[in-house]
Amino acid sequence: MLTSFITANTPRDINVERHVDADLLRPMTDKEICGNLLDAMVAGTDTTANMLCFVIYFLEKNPEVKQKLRQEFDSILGNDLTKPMTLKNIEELKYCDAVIKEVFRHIPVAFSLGRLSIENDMVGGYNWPKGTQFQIHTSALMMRDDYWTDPEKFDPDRFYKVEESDKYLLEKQHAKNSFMMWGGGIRICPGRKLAITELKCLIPLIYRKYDLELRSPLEYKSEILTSCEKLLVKVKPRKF
Ligand code: HEM
Repeated sequence: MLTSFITANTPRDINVERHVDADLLRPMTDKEICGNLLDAMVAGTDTTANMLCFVIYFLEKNPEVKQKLRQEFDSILGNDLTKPMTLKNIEELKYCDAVIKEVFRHIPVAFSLGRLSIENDMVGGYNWPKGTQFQIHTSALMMRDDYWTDPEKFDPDRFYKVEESDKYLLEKQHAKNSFMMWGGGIRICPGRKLAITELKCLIPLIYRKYDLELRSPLEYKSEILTSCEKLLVKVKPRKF
């Protein structure tokens, strides 16, 4: 990341895409590089780390989901635990994707999105002057029973092969606007691919080799992010 910041818009830049805005065609200043690194560390560490804790909690509470996930790992990644995963493997882990999404729907690490209006606008039937700060409570959207089938239920199938069944018809129609794990528009999370890749490497790394056992209830709190306060687990070699 540091290399790409330092080389951006210099002869060493490997990125062929160019911004049209002339101000962005210059190399980054040291201050901008530091700011962006700090952004990535702050926004990119706790989010993914807490997400992993919540995934572990839900997998331990839902053994049938864990079993289905392990079946996916075994069929795509095989039995050789020393073989490195490839990018293609990661892309193929579709059920793992669905598990991550369903965990996020239940305990979203980023539970609201902030926006500041730049012009007068009408939202929800009210006129709002420009400069109004809006907070979009996405965690509430993800639990509405007019957008989600049986929303309290933990079932990754609502994100998995939905086109093949009508069980999750509501999700099929509404997920685009009622599931915003990464936000949206110009401020969409720039670390989303990294985060999903990290999670889809870490989860199989743990669950292909180890059995976990919950040793405490999950404790978490929501401030700027939702973070795991306590989750004790016992880790043992996997019993096949
Ligand atoms: C599971 C992990 C993650 C989740 C759920 C997540 C979610 C989000 C969300 C919802 C936003 C707000 C987007 C919006 O306002 O539309 C955001 C912004 C951001 N995220 Fe992530 N993120 C994750 C991981 C990461 C990682 C790994 C990085 C960087 C390495 C990162 C860097 C950022 C930055 C810099 C912003 C601010 C973008 C801006 O305001 O222009 N995030 N993220």
